[in-house]
Amino acid sequence: MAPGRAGDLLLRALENLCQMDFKRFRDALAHLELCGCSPIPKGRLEKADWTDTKNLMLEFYGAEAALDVAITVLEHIQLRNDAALLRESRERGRNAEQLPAAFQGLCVQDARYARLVMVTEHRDEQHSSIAVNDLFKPDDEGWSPKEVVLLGAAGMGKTMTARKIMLDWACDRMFEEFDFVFYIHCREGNLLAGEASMADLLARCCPGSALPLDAVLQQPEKLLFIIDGFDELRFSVEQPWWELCEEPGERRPVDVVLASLLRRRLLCHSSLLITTRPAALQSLRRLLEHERCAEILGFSEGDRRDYFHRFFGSAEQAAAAFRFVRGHELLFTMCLVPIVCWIVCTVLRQQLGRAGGLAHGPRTTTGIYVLYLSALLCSLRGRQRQEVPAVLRRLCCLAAGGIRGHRVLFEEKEVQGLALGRQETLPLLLNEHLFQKDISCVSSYSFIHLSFQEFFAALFYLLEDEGEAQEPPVGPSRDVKELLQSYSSSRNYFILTVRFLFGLLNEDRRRELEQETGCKISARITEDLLEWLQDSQKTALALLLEETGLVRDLELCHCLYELQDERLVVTALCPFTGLRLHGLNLNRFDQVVLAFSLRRFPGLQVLELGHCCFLWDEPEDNAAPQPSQEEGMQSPIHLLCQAITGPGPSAPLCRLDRCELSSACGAALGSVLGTSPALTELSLAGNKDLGDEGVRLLCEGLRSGAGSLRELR
Ligand SMILES: Nc1ncnc2c1ncn2[C@@H]1O[C@H](COP(=O)(O)OP(=O)(O)OP(=O)(O)O)[C@@H](O)[C@H]1O
Repeated sequence: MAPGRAGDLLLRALENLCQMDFKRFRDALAHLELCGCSPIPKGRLEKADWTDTKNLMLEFYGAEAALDVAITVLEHIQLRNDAALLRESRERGRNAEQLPAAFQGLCVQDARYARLVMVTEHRDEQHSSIAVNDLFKPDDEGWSPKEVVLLGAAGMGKTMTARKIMLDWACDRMFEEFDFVFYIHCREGNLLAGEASMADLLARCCPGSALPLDAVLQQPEKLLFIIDGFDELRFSVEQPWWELCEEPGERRPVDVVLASLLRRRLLCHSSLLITTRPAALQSLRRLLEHERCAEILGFSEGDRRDYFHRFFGSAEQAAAAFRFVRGHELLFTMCLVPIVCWIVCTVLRQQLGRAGGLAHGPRTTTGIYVLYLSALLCSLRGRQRQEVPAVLRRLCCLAAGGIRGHRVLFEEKEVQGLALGRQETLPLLLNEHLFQKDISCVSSYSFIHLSFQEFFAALFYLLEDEGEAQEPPVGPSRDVKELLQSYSSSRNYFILTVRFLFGLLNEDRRRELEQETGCKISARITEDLLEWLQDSQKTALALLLEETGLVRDLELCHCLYELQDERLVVTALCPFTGLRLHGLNLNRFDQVVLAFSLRRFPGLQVLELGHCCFLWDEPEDNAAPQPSQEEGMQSPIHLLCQAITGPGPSAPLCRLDRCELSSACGAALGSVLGTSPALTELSLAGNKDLGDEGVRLLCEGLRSGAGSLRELR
């Protein structure tokens, strides 16, 4: 069995053990000679968590023997049920390796799949973590959802998870309650022009196999549709109710058929799992009546370590790469986003063995993508190298044209028209897909990940024509105002494009890119971007409430963080007097980004973070090098506390109502309140978890300092 899959099974078995049994398990590993293998040295197991133990077992025994040893140990310590479960899942895993060809591709990804942190909201408005296989399970009150929304920012792992579900279902590892699961990628629906029936679409979901259509349609409650990338749909699904269809055999335009499924007119007893980026959540919610929403929040620290091991295979290389990233706190934080982890590992694999490794750890998402592009270009020589400016320009043109037209799949003729075929210099940025259109198969292309299209689209607006020998390709207008306007009036499609625009304004990023690509890159769009950013908060609601001085969108802070230019950030924030966010799950990177803006907010009077959850990992015991003071981690709201009391401006009024703050947060707040000269009013209503201990620590901090707090609620 492949090491990744064996590791997966091992990890799952270990995670099922309670603390006491896990200790007994490690103890047995350190003392017994099992299946003819020597014990693992006690010192290495002493502080090992689940992931470390799994990795040690793989390192010492290899994949197959590690599973043998685990089963023997479980039996030895009288956990026969766990041993049997592991034996069974190993058997199923072996069967999976003999799955039909359609699933084999998924198996490759499966070996690399690392666990993701996922949370859902309860009726009491508290968040709790949820596992993928519990997504359709009943809640405490017995309610089982028929519609589940899987929410996640760009590159957070929605598609990966959707595919993992498909595979696990096919291997009988989850969702046994469904007899058939269909995967529909919204981007493909965009290419399916013309008419089709639901039955046609189902058949297309299972190419190469004869689908027993009658059996499928007989029990719709046994069907699950995974609709991936709702935010990528180009057409509206808000057609009038009477235009929707009810019968699976009815031939209608494809958008009507998909809309009918989503709006529960067609196969209304089936279950839906819909993935989307947050920007399209509101419009999705308008379609659904009673959905469960789960949000993917990325990799925890342990998951990141596990990802590195899966990616590199070799424990030694994984450890070296992980050490490097762990030593750059911001880079490590950004790695909570899986696509960032993938880029970083891909680049590091190329660099390993070369003297020096990475020169520096990038601090922004734009920096990560520039790093990837640089690494790619680094391997080009001779003519290929000379062609880079022209090819890059064409690639950017393709990307930007797609973003303007809400397209992520490009037809062959379009790509070839830009002379960006397979033999071109940057093939590693485009994927080719075979795609069934009517009765024939056509080729289509997409960027290796949507976020790369967004990156190159942003670059399109900064590239200068100067110095190009060939005619620039005909493409969309270079006027960034048009892009920003359509972005604001759409459902904030392709949100990363705008974030990258800000990131590319940064002088260092531009210089790096100029050096690497030989293209001239200019910041002539700076004024337009800043003006747009300030206007972006004047939403209809803000105008109605006459609160246009408030920043209400975390995305604005993300844009400013990418910019990393002190003067421009302060200028951009100048007209604002406060920041109000509501109902967000703030991961560690969001918190870094938020703190960055708060520290540079000249007129900050009000800071309101109602019903926001501050996600936080307990630091690992063996976390190598000490985090620097600026980025150290001591409590979930540590970064926020630093920002509101640091050398920058502070908010006189701070409201953190219903933020699920713990007693550790009480202590952290207490310590800063005692010293904060500007904070005069603090509201902590509805933070039940603060508890008596939290309140005591808060008051203790307050008494000990010389802050100017007048009111505490
Ligand atoms: N659980 C995971 N384990 C390992 N790698 C992952 C995982 N999730 C995501 N990745 C990596 O991150 C990349 C991006 O993930 P994915 O395409 O699933 O993101 P997404 O949330 O669908 O993004 P977008 O909204 O931009 O389409 C994957 O191609 C893969 O390399």
